[in-house]
Amino acid sequence: MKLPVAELHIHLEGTLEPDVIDRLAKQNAVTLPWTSLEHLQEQYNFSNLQTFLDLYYTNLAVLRTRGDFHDVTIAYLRRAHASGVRHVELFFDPQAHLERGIELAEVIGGIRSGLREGEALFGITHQLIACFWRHAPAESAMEILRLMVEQQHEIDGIGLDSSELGYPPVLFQEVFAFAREHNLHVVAHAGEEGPPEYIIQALDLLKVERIDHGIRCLEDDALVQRLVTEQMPLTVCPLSNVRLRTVDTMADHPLKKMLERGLMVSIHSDDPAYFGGYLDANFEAVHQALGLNGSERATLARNSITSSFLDAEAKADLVDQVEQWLLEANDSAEAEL
Ligand code: HPA
Ligand SMILES: [Zn+2]
Repeated sequence: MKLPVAELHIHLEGTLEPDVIDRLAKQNAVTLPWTSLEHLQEQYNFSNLQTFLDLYYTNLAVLRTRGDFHDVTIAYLRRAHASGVRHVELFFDPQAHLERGIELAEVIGGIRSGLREGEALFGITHQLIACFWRHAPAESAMEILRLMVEQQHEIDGIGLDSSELGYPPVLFQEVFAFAREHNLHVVAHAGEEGPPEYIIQALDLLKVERIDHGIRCLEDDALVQRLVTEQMPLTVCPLSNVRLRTVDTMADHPLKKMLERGLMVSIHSDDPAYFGGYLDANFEAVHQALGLNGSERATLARNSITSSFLDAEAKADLVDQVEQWLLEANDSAEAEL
């Protein structure tokens, strides 16, 4: 039995593998700056968040039709299923598609039909979260969010992503208030490259239910205490942190320290096609560098389920399955991750 987990920090556009980018570019007659698949593959060296985002925004131009969004969603779910994912809360960047003239109905319709088919095929339940760009004006986010609400597009929540430094959460206070008034879930990337103050703003001003990344909370003891007391979920992405150089090496990753301090951390894959692997690869990389016993793996899995937006019954059912996995793991040295 695979360790059952909930994937809560995954950007659909970050699941575009280089060969898929190459194929879709040809199929949709989209011209990218890369002369070949090999040339594209040479671009995957990042020195910070921005250098990654530049490549990610360039490549996502290959997504043109409802069918493309459907197909990449299914391809992701197939891979997620193989790594034990039982529930996904999928991010997408509406502005990245609207600015290229693709309609919201095509984007959201395609992703939703992919999610539904994926649930039928693999039994993975799902929610969909529209992430707004912090590098774009809050008015743009507000305009799109209003459209989503008025036209009743099927989204379950909103998030905040893209370049962090210089774009504090306070800029998006009204957008998040509007989302909460319309019963949407609210999450935000904070404390990836940005300072602890951005995490505090996301909590106090945006009133988020989860912090995406959040690893820089460790620089502020009072904030750590607060996050522990509130059991505020932090969706940490170890391979992403190393590839974007927010930590030097996996051996320096603070994940274990965060667990030991009692933070509600879980691990996720962020942009797996760019950072060297899906959820199973993140578990494996952390295990190789820091060592993770069965009980720590089970805690990470349990935390991912507790931190999700599933209802209490679905959470209890998945947590039971984690306990079952742990019993089997204790009986066998070869329990699957
Ligand atoms: O890791 C990330 N951080 C911020 N924005 C993003 N958009 C995709 N991935 C990321
Ligand atoms: Zn992210």
